[in-house]
Amino acid sequence: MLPALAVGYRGAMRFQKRIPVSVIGGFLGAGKTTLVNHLVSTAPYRFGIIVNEFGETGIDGSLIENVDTDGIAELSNGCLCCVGRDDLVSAMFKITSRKDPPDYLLIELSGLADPVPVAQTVMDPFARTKFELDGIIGVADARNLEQTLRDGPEGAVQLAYANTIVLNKTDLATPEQIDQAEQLLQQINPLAEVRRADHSKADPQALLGLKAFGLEWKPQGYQHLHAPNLQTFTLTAERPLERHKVNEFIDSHLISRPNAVFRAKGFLQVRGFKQQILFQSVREIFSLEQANQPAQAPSKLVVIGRGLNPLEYEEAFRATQQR
Ligand SMILES: Nc1nc2c(ncn2[C@@H]2O[C@H](COP(=O)(O)OP(=O)(O)OP(=O)(O)O)[C@@H](O)[C@H]2O)c(=O)[nH]1
Repeated sequence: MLPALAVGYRGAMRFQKRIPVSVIGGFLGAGKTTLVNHLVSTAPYRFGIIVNEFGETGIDGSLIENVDTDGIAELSNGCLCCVGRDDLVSAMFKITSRKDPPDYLLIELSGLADPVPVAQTVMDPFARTKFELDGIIGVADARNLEQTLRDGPEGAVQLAYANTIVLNKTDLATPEQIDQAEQLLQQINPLAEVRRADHSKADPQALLGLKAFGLEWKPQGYQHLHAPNLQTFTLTAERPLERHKVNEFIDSHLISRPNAVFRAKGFLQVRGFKQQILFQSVREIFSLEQANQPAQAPSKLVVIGRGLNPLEYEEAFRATQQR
């Protein structure tokens, strides 16, 4: 039988180098998109990026810099670990069939997805004709890791099979939190190499091109777990938002509820600003910055959390609009 990496071509047979694929997982807001941007700007590859989001509104695709839109595929509305494995394989083939194809693929998972089924999809016999799983990279938030693990077992599964873990946001964590996070990672995944970082600035050579998984990799003791009871909804508003009311909304409905609102992100059209405002929050930490796109309606804000009343949020968000 022909080896999997040999392909026939006009009667002749040629050998094709398989495209390495790294799967990037980690809990909501840990710094996965930040890592993708860091790798794109520092590693010597032409990247194709597949972004998976839990919410129905894709935001992450527009946050990826320096890769043209043909090199990015967005698979929104569900976690790749549970749905859309065919979608993933088609996106992988499509993105690498373009005229100027990438030589490395990064798959950024939703902040709730389990990386293992995705890694197994990359290793299935069909995908293997063109791709090879290079590694699973976990991103962990040094400040919030303990709380994330306390909230449910899914956070641990996201890191348990990684070959390298970027222990991120060390700038927001105390030295004790960082040490404690390292100890927790050691318990969850003693085999992973842990790299401390802020803004996901880990050495690309420690993350990519490692060939960390053999062809016959089978995760031991693995059980697919998915974050239960988490909700996501998108808030929209057609008219420009009033700045002071948005500030009040952020305070009352997002950052003051860190154990209910895990993550929020979106583009806002705020009165007085010509550009869209990118809002991001991870529990009680948030940022507001002017994005490159001109302000346009509607404002969209994706909220992910637990035990929330979407109607209350819709009403409160609409009330931030200019009268
Ligand atoms: N202070 C600080 N902020 C960070 C760091 N890394 C990322 N951030 C910020 O944290 C927020 C979330 O970062 P992302 O890279 O979008 O996180 P993510 O894991 O892709 O998020 P999801 O896809 O929603 O799960 C953004 O506002 C980032 O700018 C860090 O090391 N320090």
